[in-house]
Amino acid sequence: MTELPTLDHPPADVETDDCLPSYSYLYSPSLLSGRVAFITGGGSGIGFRIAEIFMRHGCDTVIVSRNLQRLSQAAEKLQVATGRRCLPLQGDVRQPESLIAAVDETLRTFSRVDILVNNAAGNFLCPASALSFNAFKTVIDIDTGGTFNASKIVFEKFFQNHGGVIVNISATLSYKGQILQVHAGSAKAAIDAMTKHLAVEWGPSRVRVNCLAPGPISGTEGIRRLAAPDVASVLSSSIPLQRMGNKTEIAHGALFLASPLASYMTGTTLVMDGGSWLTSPNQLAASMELWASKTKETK
Ligand SMILES: CC/C=C\C/C=C\C/C=C\C/C=C\C/C=C\C/C=C\C=C\C(=O)SCCNC(=O)CCNC(=O)[C@H](O)C(C)(C)COP(=O)(O)OP(=O)(O)OC[C@H]1O[C@@H](n2cnc3c(N)ncnc32)[C@H](O)[C@@H]1OP(=O)(O)O
Ligand SMILES: NC(=O)C1=CN([C@@H]2O[C@H](COP(=O)(O)OP(=O)(O)OC[C@H]3O[C@@H](n4cnc5c(N)ncnc54)[C@H](OP(=O)(O)O)[C@@H]3O)[C@@H](O)[C@H]2O)C=CC1
Repeated sequence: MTELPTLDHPPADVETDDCLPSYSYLYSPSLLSGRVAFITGGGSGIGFRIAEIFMRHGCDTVIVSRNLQRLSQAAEKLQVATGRRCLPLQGDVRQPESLIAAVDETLRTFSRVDILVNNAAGNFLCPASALSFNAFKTVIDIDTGGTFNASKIVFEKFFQNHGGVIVNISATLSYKGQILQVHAGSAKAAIDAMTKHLAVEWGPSRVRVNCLAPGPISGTEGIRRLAAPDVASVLSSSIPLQRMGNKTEIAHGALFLASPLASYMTGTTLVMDGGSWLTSPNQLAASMELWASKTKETK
């Protein structure tokens, strides 16, 4: 029998916000040929890798967030590594006017937009009792409000008449009421619900709307903010697949949902977490200690 890697073997990844030094294709390199994707939060972490993997499959991208300097550096790296175009645009997903300007600029530049990835988010550890009203609202506004704002604007400006695909990024936090996460867990659960509502309303306009819920993903701001330093070893024993995921794996999930491979999928949430939420304990005492130590660090 020929020795092959097991089918849960992760693709290569790099921990930093840099492109992969090399890439082995699993799908056709022309899977998204001629397409244009608008990716919120595409200048860092998971959003950056989604942009890279889409571009490696023939797509041009627009990456949108608040920090234009970081976006411009990211766009340069992405273009050099993939040979596709990447347009960096400043925008705050809480401010519809800034997204309207970004979508207008996208259409002026590329004359089309085929894919919207709602990836921008904000998060931190905080118990509900210590969370200010404004802190709760801020995360809801970025995650849930931002997803609605971008979806509505892209729909009205292009998808309504041409069809398109929306890939929302949520999380499994609400599935078992993750401690210290009432703000993000509520915001992401609302995104799962919004995915279904918009899939139903916009299906007749040939718009597919799906969601991807990652588990703990290495080399991300999410892990740096939410997890303990020894997270990798702790999670190895509690996750069925015995490891954290990587950004390339999540990007491959987004690529699948965005592509014609998922042509009959809409209104679903694809969980990509190695089975994590099924088995990882919701550690109340340890999480409170982690929050206290992180709070002390920032004081
Ligand atoms: C899930 C783990 C839970 C527990 C851990 C236990 C065990 C760990 C084991 C396993 C888990 C392992 C991994 C996690 C698995 C999955 C992760 C799931 C989801 C990840 C989701 C993510 O979104 S990650 C993305 C992270 N990236 C970012 O957040 C970048 C963007 N962020 C920001 O811009 C800011 O942080 C912001 C969100 C605060 C927004 O900035 P801005 O608009 O400038 O807002 P401010 O004016 O600064 O603040 C607004 C109000 O918010 C209050 N605030 C801000 N920071 C905090 C904080 N750290 N704690 C409490 N409150 C905060 C601020 O004070 C303002 O409120 P006021 O009342 O003062 O006005
Ligand atoms: N990391 C993980 O393990 C997990 C992550 N996720 C989800 O994956 C996605 C990416 O997370 P991750 O890569 O870890 O984190 P990042 O912090 O790298 O990504 C978040 C991005 O959102 C942008 N952003 C934040 N606020 C706004 C805003 N108001 N307007 C526009 N853009 C904004 C940030 O850019 P800028 O600061 O320039 O605005 C940043 O690029 C998020 O949706 C997160 O919830 C879900 C589960 C697990």
